[in-house]
Amino acid sequence: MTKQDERRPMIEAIGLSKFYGPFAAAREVSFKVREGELVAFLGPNGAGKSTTMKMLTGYIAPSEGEARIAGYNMMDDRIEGSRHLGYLPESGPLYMEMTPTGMLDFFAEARGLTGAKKRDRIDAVVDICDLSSVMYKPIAKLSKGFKQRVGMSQALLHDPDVLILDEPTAGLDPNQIRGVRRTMRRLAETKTILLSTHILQEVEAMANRVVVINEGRLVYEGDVDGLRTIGKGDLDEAFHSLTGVEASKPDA
Ligand SMILES: Nc1ncnc2c1ncn2[C@@H]1O[C@H](COP(=O)(O)OP(=O)(O)OP(=O)(O)O)[C@@H](O)[C@H]1O
Repeated sequence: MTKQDERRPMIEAIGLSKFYGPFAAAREVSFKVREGELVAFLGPNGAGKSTTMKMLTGYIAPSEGEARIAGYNMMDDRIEGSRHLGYLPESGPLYMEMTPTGMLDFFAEARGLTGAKKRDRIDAVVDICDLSSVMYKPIAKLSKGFKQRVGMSQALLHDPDVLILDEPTAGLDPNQIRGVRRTMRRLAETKTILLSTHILQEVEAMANRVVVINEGRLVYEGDVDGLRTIGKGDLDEAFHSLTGVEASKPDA
């Protein structure tokens, strides 16, 4: 525990809020992900996971608070921070008419990679994401699982040490989920990862730590065992008691 606390924070949400008019999509959300951790970001639909992740990546500006990646403030030093960051948005920016080969080549050049360095990085992400069998098929024709892995490969091209993955297994069948999880486990060996999900088994299977958000507010941060204790041994129960109707309306 003490040892873990000494590791460098690579993802920091510091009092992050996002208001849309009077509605708070996120309210004073604070947590840290330290070097080498894989943290699951849990919450029901509409809890504010994507909003928080978009603020962490610098994709949207917080109304209040600060997001830091590898120590860089994502509003003031976004370019430096982005060098460390790979982001897989919920509905990834995939170019459906392109093939994975064409898309990776395009993004590698956009990132300033050329020659042998470009080839090496493309080979590396194709290997990590297991894409070799689909490299020449249009992305539109690929299964959802492969589409997710193509999205992931793009986020990995510049070899970032921090990954923010927004529901990478959403809508996949069990076999596809296995494939994406295998990829994430490989990545977790060398990278710091924040992964949003509402699949509780994902938390048990992968995460060192869990952050739970409900109605824009952080309601739990700690290890999986601590979460299970809240549910008297049952993660489903814990999730329900933290995020169910009773959790937000104590008088109901
Ligand atoms: N641009 C926007 N304008 C107004 N409201 C928004 C906007 N973006 C998000 N919201 C609202 O903020 C809340 C949080 O949305 P968000 O997408 O962050 O939730 P989420 O936890 O990622 O949910 P899901 O699991 O369904 O993706 C929702 O009520 C959503 O409708």
